[in-house]
Amino acid sequence: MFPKAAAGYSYEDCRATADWLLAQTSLRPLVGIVCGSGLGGLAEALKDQVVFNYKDIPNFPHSTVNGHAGRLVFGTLKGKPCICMQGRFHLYEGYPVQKITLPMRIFKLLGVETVILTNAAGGLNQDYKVGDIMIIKDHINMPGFAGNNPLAGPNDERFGVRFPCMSDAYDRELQQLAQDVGAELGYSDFMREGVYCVLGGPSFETIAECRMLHKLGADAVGMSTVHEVIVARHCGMRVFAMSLITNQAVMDYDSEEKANHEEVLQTGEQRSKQLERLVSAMVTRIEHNTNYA
Ligand SMILES: O=P(O)(O)O[C@@H]1C[C@H](O)[C@@H](CO)O1
Ligand SMILES: Nc1nc2[nH]cnc2c(=O)[nH]1
Repeated sequence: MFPKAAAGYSYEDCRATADWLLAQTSLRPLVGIVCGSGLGGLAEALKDQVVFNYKDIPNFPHSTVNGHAGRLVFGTLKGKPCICMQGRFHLYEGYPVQKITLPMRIFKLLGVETVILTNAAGGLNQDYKVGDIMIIKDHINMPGFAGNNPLAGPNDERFGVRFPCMSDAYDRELQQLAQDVGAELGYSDFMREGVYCVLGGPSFETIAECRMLHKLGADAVGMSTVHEVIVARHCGMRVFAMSLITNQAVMDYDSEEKANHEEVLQTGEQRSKQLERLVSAMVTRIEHNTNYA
């Protein structure tokens, strides 16, 4: 029923990739960061970097999208050991959803306890402006409605249970921390919280689709993150995620606006410093079980 390509990687495959990475560096990351489109600059803040190109990592998919460099960066943020994906994988690149989410299981096996995910998204909420940062409080998994869930297929209990809960997917303490840190940095005017809806892409939405998604309760729409969140939660990591609203979803037939990737990358560049400061400040204040000092 599940062809090999769609069944993803076994526990042993994931272990082999994690062990390969662990053998190359003495750094033991507690925080895993995923950079969305045009947000790869987040990795620049890491000190004492050890960098791997995805193409050199056993079992790792390759990045094919402009704005996703395809590098895995180990390093420290104010002394805290981190790992950062400078570029992620998407359904529309042709990868099975199980392959897109492989890095989350690698994070877990490397010892990561907290995952921070970022993405670029279109704003559906009419109060949102381009450049707003939306703390994700919940998601709508559209591909999941059609059975395209990263946990479909045989379940390996060494990662997690067959039927994981998702009503607590987004850690509430971390959401509060983001609000607090954002307020301290003076970002409150452009910080929001809302519901992110994932679609398969790569085509952007029609006007009718945007209207429908908004009616369904989505504040922002994108093509990523949710699959990673599901896998990260399945294996017990804490999750925080945020969207940079890079463009307004087109909701009106009189509008001349057209969603495009160039605008997405441009907005990412404009907000990258603030996102970097927000993530750095959060990372330094997240408490972990392990004493890394
Ligand atoms: O990786 P993310 O979700 O940030 O990338 C978004 C969705 C598409 O890959 C791309 C569209 O511009 O940006
Ligand atoms: N699906 C989708 N993904 C995006 N990523 C950045 N902007 C958008 C958008 O408007 N729609």
